[in-house]
Amino acid sequence: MFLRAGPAGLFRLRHALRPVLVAAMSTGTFIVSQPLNYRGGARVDPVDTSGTEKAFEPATGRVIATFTCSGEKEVNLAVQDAKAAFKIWSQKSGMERCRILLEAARIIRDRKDEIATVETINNGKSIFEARWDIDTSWQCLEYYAGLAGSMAGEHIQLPGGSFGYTRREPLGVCVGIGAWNYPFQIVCWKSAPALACGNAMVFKPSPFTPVSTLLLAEVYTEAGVPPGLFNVVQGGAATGQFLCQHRDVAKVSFTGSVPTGSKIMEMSAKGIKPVTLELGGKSPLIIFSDCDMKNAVKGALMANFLTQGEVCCNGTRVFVQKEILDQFSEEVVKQTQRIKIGDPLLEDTRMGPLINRPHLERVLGFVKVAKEQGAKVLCGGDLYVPEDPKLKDGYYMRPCVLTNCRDDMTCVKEEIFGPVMSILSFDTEAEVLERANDTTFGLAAGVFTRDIQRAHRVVAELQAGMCFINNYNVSPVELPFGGYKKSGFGRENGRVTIEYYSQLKTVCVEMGDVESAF
Ligand SMILES: NC(=O)c1ccc[n+]([C@@H]2O[C@H](COP(=O)([O-])OP(=O)(O)OC[C@H]3O[C@@H](n4cnc5c(N)ncnc54)[C@H](O)[C@@H]3O)[C@@H](O)[C@H]2O)c1
Ligand SMILES: O=CCc1c[nH]c2ccc(O)cc12
Repeated sequence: MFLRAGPAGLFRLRHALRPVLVAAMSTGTFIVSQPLNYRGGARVDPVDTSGTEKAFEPATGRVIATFTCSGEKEVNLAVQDAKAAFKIWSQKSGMERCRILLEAARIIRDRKDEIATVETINNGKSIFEARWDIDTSWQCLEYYAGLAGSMAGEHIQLPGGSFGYTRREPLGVCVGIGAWNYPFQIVCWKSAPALACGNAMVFKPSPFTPVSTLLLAEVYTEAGVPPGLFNVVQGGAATGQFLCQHRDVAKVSFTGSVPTGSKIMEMSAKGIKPVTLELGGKSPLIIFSDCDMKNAVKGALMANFLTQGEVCCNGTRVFVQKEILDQFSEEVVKQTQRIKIGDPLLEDTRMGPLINRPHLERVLGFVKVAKEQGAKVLCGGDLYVPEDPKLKDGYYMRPCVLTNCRDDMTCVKEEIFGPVMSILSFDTEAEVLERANDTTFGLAAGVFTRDIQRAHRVVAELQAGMCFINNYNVSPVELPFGGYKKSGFGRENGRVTIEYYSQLKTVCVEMGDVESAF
């Protein structure tokens, strides 16, 4: 990648230079000047356009890249290249694919600091968290590399020596469309199982975070995937539509909002394409009075304030049993006020800026409406301007804790996707279950209690695809992740995802004569 770091000018990022360069990449210096599409194993400029976009550094409000959104011709070329590479890749054995994916995982591990730095600059999350994200990413590649070698069908004995067998085959060219909150992880969560199963992929990142996906494309090439197997097209809705409607695309995996997910499903329905939808949420976190208070408070912060609260599975409706409401709220506020906000590349920062100005204003608007509807702000919920002058145009706010919340308030019903926790009180288990499930979303849920029977009884009743007991927002790649209800369907991570990127062929073998009805 070409990037400009400070007054020293233009650098070409090479292995030997990387540690030096990572140190030189401070907030306010990074510029991307290489093409952001990737096709045929190299960065390319698109051959046509559906508009242009700017990508920002949320910490400073600076433009870090101006890029062309791909038009229909460019999308066609990317799919064509993927189709050609699929022919080669799908013929490889599982173990051959495994070795290449393991090599890609190793490269990501080696380049962790550099990738995390780029992620922080383009997304705004703290470098501390971005390093966790990159660890999850290489672990995802390792996990699916391991599964690639063990994919197999079944042999089924039939009468008279005849038999059948099944083959687990790839789908072909898969499309991945990503959101901006976990740019590098999302592309790994989609591409690793897709490639492990023998598919090719064309990926479109969010136009807000176009940069880090290119690093993964380069890693795959360096690791030895055939040119064209993993391609990147940049753009917004128009580019996404060209991809979803393409006749040679076999599957679409989408991460984003419910309204866009619904459009993706419609387009996929027209082409009878299988689709995975990872959509939004408004998840409940239930704190019973018998919980370990210290862990419950830590859990509530983990459930609300990672990545500036821009996390789909956040437990933003925090139901607290009446007896401990005051103690819990007081402790949560104390811990929330200690969160260090500021330059996301500094080691001790724990909350960076939100993704962009309109989103920041939208989140602050939710806090305003919450107050108008009777919620009480216990802390935060206002703009934050860091002292460092280079950060004055960044998109910072103080993390917010709201109390006196009711189930009918906007802040309790709608996904805010920002650092805003709503505290609600409850009396009984039956009551809280009914209220927790009273939502059209169903992505995640959590419960804190020392009563083991209650913990399992409660999660069995919760209508959510990802449930946590005595923790929140941990995401090991071994565990399937995905939603109930309007939060989507299909799963990412875990063994089951192999089924979403492959199809089963049944072969029936006759060993005797044909018994004809005619
Ligand atoms: N469940 C999950 O795993 C998960 C993870 C991260 C984010 N999310 C959700 O994503 C949302 C935030 O992300 P966002 O603002 O990027 O969502 P979004 O729906 O606006 O955009 C997501 C992606 O879809 C593309 N897109 C937009 N319109 C399209 C169209 N008509 N056809 C094809 N592609 C189109 C966008 O360019 C982007 O790449 C939140 O609701 C959040 O909960 C869900
Ligand atoms: O915002 C997304 C949160 C998330 C956490 N773990 C996973 C795993 C797979 C996903 O698609 C999303 C997530």
